[in-house]
Amino acid sequence: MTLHIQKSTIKSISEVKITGSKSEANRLLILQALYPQLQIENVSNSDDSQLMLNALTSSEAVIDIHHAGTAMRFLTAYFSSKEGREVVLTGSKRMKERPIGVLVEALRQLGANIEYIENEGFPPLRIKGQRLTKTKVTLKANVSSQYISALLLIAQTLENGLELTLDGKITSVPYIKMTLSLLDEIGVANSFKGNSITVKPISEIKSKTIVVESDWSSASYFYSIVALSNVGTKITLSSYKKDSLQGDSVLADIYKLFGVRTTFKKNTIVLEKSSIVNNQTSINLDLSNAPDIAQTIAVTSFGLGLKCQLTGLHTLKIKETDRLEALKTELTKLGAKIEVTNDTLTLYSSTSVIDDVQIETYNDHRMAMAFAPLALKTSITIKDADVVSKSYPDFWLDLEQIGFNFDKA
Ligand SMILES: O=C(O)C1=C[C@@H](OP(=O)(O)O)[C@@H](O)[C@H](O)C1
Ligand SMILES: C=C(OP(=O)(O)O)C(=O)O
Repeated sequence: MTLHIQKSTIKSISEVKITGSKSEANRLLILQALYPQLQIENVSNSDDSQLMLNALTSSEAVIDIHHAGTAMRFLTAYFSSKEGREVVLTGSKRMKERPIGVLVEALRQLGANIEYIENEGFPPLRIKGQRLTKTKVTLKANVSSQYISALLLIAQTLENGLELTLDGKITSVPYIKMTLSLLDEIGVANSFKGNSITVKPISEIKSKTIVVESDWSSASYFYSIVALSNVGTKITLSSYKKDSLQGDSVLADIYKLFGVRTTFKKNTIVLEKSSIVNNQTSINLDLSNAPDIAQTIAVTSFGLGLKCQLTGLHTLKIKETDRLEALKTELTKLGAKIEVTNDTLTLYSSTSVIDDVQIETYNDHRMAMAFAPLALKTSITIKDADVVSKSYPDFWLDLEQIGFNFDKA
């Protein structure tokens, strides 16, 4: 579906209920498969969580997880430890280009039987589930934190638990902490000190219900919308909490730079455009702890005509698309002056946005959602707009509800 968004003005006050965090949900679904007495509420309705659930309940020999990175990584560890089960784990064309060698190597150190079916280091994988007998693993920590979370999610099922040594600068740290916090919640003892993580074994857990907080990465698009709106515009989002497990909750601080104030009220956050941003302001951020909001921040900066320098972006090249190249190509079409390296993005301040540009989304939900808020400045067309379902299937409905105007092409 190609979506043409007319130049829109949103309601001055609106409310949106956002689906559960896909990161929390995909961890909890693995834990629930291991401990069925675990109940989960507010599970994400994202494709990635649906794919995870289907994979965990499937008895098929071949499981296709499409574009879902966490599902690919977490299920590789899960099936490796499922004694007697043999599966082929595969995914989309892009998934076959997203590296998994660091995780496969770590699981092999624990005793797993995994073979590459096409290219060494990449999905698809043939996994023959085994009792994993070893306890200690060293792995590279600077490529993707998902490899570490994948190991941690099965760690407490291993006879002697797990001792991980992380090599190199640890990336996307809040996602590792999220995994450990969820293990805490089900009663698994663990510690994370310096470059070492220890998880103690456990055989059973008590019955427990965990409520998934709504997705902060999805909230980022509303932060951008409020930032690009008139002073006084308010959007209330639910259900959120102050002590979030999600690293992307740093948005509440970051968007102060764009004149957006966040107020926590009961289980909601109220975003309010409280001040005009001086166009001399320059946004300088290291996003190695919050890579998924890089696209949103780059586009907000562009929409406000601000200079922006983002660092710590090395993981963006191996996500749903090469997000650095995609941002450069699409922002350039809109009139931006932008430079990218392997791990940085520099956007120079600009004064205008070119009208009626068609944005390519490269099978990346976050390209579609990050560019949509620019409709507050100019009309814009989003190609393959249904990609949003990877994390946020109701995105366009929610935008319509707050006042965006669409012509479906
Ligand atoms: O563990 C998770 O739920 C995630 C970890 C991050 O990946 P990297 O660790 O590869 O940066 C993030 O980008 C992804 O959307 C979700
Ligand atoms: C990178 C992402 O997801 P994944 O790695 O799980 O495909 C994302 O949602 O931005």
